[in-house]
Amino acid sequence: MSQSILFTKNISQAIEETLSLYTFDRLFILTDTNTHEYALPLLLDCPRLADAIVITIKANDTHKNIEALAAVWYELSNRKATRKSFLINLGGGMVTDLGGFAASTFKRGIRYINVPTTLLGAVDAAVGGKTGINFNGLKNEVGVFNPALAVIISTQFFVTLSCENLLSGYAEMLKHGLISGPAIYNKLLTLDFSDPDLDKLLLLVEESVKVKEEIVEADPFEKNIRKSLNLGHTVGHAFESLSHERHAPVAHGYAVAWGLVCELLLSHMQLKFPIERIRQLATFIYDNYGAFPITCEEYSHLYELMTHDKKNDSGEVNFTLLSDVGEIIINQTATKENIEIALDLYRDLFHL
Ligand SMILES: NC(=O)c1ccc[n+]([C@@H]2O[C@H](COP(=O)([O-])OP(=O)(O)OC[C@H]3O[C@@H](n4cnc5c(N)ncnc54)[C@H](O)[C@@H]3O)[C@@H](O)[C@H]2O)c1
Ligand SMILES: O=C(O)C(=O)C[C@@H](O)[C@H](O)[C@H](O)COP(=O)(O)O
Ligand SMILES: [Zn+2]
Repeated sequence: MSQSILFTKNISQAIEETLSLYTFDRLFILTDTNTHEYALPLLLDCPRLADAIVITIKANDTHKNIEALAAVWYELSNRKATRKSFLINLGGGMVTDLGGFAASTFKRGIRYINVPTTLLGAVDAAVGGKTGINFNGLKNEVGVFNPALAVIISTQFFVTLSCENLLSGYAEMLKHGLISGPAIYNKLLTLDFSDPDLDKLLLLVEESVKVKEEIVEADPFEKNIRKSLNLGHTVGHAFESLSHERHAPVAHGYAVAWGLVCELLLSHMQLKFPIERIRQLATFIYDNYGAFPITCEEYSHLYELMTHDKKNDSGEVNFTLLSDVGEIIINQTATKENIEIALDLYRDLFHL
């Protein structure tokens, strides 16, 4: 999978240089309502964007859906996009997932690049070629693997990000730390979110992207080791879908943070992952992210949601688990009973 990843302190220059590598007849920029307001102005001095056609969709994951996707297809079609046209996805993971899927399917595929504007987008969503939309109440139920030609990462965009969005991205960085090993993971636990050191954060971002890049390079289509990038997501996506059903959606990274704790509890039960490490992470997550409230009456529904996880086969729920920090064991099934015990333990740890 060839995908160039560029870190820059000058986003306009990086976009100019990247676009100079390609020829296209029409250039489109996809934003959501927030990135239109906060991120697009940072690109206004790019001469190559002067004639770009901006398409704007509603913000947030509730709009990562078939209606917003169709709206993008209509715009591309009505504005006469051809196979020689080019799309820039300017936004967080919602925009890069949906825009990547729109580009991959419009006229069977046009070229696109990602310019992530959230921490989560930079360290995870914009990188690695998973695109798609939510469908039928399930996360990323429809999509394709098709990487952006290039990903341009600039922390200039993070200035307008809320603390909630920084924390959401940080959860995916914690996941990268957990799968890579103590050297990165221990550093991540030392960042103080009441007064974050932004230089330190940038170094951690670069390390985090590298963790993802190397895994995707080794297994772009998630046949083996890429399943490690899904740590925390079997439970996390079930929490996220439940939050949408409740009409109180939680940010993806928050759901992943709580999912990580649940899946490490399963890891403890099935693979002896050290309990002290779980207490340490649960404290960090409780202090910074709070708790996702669940009751035991919701366990069966959460389990049903997990039966749709894309790692599953043969009717069993498939997890990526760890035997220790950095010790990944993929293709671990768990019984409904064990999953429910892990959820009980999660509620204990989070005072629910
Ligand atoms: N493809 C992948 O590999 C992958 C990986 C992780 C997550 N995801 C997906 O990514 C999505 C989550 O991404 P996200 O956390 O970036 O959410 P998001 O794109 O919804 O952005 C979060 C919020 O921040 C706003 N925003 C974006 N950039 C901003 C900026 N610079 N300043 C101010 N506000 C800004 C957005 O409009 C939105 O309201 C989920 O759909 C998740 O499933 C995909
Ligand atoms: O890149 C991957 O592989 C991941 O699993 C990264 C996840 O953080 C991301 O949320 C991804 O979209 C989840 O994919 P899914 O296949 O479980 O829908
Ligand atoms: Zn994720």
